[in-house]
Amino acid sequence: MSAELSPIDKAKFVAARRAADFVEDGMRVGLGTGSTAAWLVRCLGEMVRENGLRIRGVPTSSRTASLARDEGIEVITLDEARWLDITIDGADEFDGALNLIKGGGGALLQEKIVATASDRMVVIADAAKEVAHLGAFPLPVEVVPFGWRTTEALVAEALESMDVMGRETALRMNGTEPYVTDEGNYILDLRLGRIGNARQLALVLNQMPGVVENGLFIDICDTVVVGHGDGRLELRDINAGTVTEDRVDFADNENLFRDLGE
Ligand SMILES: O=C(CO)[C@H](O)[C@H](O)COP(=O)(O)O
Repeated sequence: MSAELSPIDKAKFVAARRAADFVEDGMRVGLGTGSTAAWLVRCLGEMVRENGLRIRGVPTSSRTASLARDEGIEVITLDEARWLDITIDGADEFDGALNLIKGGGGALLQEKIVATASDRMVVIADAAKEVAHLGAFPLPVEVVPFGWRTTEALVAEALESMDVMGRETALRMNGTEPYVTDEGNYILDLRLGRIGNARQLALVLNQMPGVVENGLFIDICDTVVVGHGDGRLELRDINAGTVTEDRVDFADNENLFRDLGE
């Protein structure tokens, strides 16, 4: 059955399957958004249904909330949980220091709030997400709709003095309308090519009126699980400074591929 998955989907599954093992009975778990995080939610759902795992999940988007409920995972709000044991989420890019670009799926604001409120943040990613320098993936910046053109102009002006390769900005669209986040905001995608100083850029962006949050996750991620299409994976832990190799056996997980049409 696993032959139906593309190599990239297999790699995402491998990372998600291994990261699910970090989740223990009784934990409050931040549930990320995106296709890799969806695998994680399916893995956890199976552990809930088949192994009696008791967890409470805090989803980072309405999409993830709906999938988690469908999978039989108890869903609570961050205000109910207050603090989380672990958050597991995907990423658009990660570098050697485990700094990230997130928000390709438009959920960066809730994702950053949830990850920051967690003892541990684990990123699950296929190997193609690893970069030497952040910035090839357009950096999402969530802005309030009021005066967004002015905010975009301010962002563009600020980029002039930043160490970046490109400076193009674009309002994310959903067909002919602006894309609207779960919090009712818009997203500007910044095509920067290469970000010289991600920490500085994140601070500058967040100081601007109209900017709600940016997709740079600096010093938030503790562990990245990098999956490969052949079942191999690496666990990179920034605190321990370790890289551990492991693998996931597809034959042990065939039941998880049943609902591929989703
Ligand atoms: O940040 C995100 C959503 O806002 C996602 O984690 C990111 O876009 C990766 O998505 P995928 O797992 O589908 O590649």
